[in-house]
Amino acid sequence: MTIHDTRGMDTAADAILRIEDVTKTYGPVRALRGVSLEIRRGTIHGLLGENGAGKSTLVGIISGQNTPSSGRILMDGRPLDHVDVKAMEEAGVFLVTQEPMIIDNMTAAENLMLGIWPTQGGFVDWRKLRADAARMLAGSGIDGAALAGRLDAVARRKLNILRAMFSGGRVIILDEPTAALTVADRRVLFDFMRRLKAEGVTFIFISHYNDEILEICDAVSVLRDGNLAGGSENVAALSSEQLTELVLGRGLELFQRSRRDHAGKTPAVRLRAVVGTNLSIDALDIAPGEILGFTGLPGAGAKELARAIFGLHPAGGTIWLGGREGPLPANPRAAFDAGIAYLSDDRRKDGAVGQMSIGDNIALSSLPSRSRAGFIDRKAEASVVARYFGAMGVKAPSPDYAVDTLSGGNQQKVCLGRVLATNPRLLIVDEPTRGIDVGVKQDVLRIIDELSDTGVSVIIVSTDTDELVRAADRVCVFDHGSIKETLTGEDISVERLRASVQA
Ligand SMILES: Nc1ncnc2c1ncn2[C@@H]1O[C@H](COP(=O)(O)OP(=O)(O)OP(=O)(O)O)[C@@H](O)[C@H]1O
Repeated sequence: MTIHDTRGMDTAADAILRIEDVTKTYGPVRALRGVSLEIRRGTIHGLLGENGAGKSTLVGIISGQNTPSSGRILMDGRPLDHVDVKAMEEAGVFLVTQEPMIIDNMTAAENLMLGIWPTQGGFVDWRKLRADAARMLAGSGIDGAALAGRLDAVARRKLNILRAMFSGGRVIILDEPTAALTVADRRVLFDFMRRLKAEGVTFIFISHYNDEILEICDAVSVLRDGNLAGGSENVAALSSEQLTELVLGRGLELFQRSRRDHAGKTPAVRLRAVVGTNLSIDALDIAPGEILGFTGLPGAGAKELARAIFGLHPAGGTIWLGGREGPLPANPRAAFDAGIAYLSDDRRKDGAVGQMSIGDNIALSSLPSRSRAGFIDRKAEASVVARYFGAMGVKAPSPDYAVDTLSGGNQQKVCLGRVLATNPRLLIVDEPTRGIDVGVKQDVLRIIDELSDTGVSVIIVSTDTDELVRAADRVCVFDHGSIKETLTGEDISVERLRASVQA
């Protein structure tokens, strides 16, 4: 494989979109450095790179949300003299973000027509519009009359793609569109993309998962430190290892925990009679130093139990932890005081505080434990910050930088560092490596592994089966609020887990 593999590429003429020598600087940060690439018409083009490599910045520019510091964009061979969201949408380029912009109390068909409603006075052929909307929804499996609030995650994502197309989209940008989708939903979304591709739609697809890239992309471009580091027009010829090497510029040793058998040990955590909304668990023990995986379909109980233990999901029942037995924590404060730390999968809601520095964010949650005697131990704080800033490989010039200047994946690393810095007895992490690149994912799994060696019990809530196989000693598969199967040892495999979750 060559770094710029152009096999299968016809001529520059079939490029629907061309980016020429695009640079973007934020003060001293050079997010993009003279990037040039072409997207061929009717292909699915993967955009890859480590956290902070410049992917979001680039798609921000392509979709008109960010202005480039220099460089130009060409659509159908013609340079665009003005690049903002309106101009790019008129040219047919739409960014579909992770949060679906859908109005719940309107029907699917009405949502489809949202951007097209006249804001003032203009004439619109509503009948034709409605008929077009119905036709477009016909092959999608979405009922146009259904309230959008009733649609599941994959239908909402499809609806957003359709809406972009309905508004004239020819190049649709999807930024990590499979986040929070089940394996089955992912398949449905990919089939849908293939169908639209056959109709001539072009996709730009951002993902950190090699299996997704290899399955769905025709071509890839790789960014590294704001430079175009390489790419291929023939993804089918690549292996997962080659893809990783292209992204990281080096080979990668994938982490694998040497699983421990904790049977017969005195538990560090005992849960009894946990009953709440969609939740009913008779008994669950966790050993000191054990890494326990929770998985299942959405709503099956994995996330609910984790949140109940941290006082975020109302439930009755008892917990025995640190030699004390009591009711499940009523709120996160009580959970924290009992020595429980929790990383939410909803970074936007429970995540980092954007305007504060990286260092202050890391120190935030552990502040109470370092200020108990009435003063804040600044030296301890500085060492905690330095440790986790370094260990997590946060990509920023220093911990003094504001969190909202970081890329999404780097914000996630800060959140994780903050939780780890609290020195918990029981650590609960929900989708700890979502949005994190393949290299850092190994580091995160390694850090959790090392933490467990100090006796901390860990619960990993995850839909990423690969992550569970690499990190967990035991995996509980949830169904209808209960644990339907518990896997240990060699039984923890991607195939077994997928089969058990879907069964
Ligand atoms: N508003 C901003 N101010 C300062 N720096 C910024 C700003 N936005 C982005 N950056 C920097 O630009 C670089 C590229 O970030 P970008 O979000 O494009 O990365 P990414 O490849 O999308 O990463 P991820 O996989 O983590 O989402 C990073 O170093 C980031 O810190």
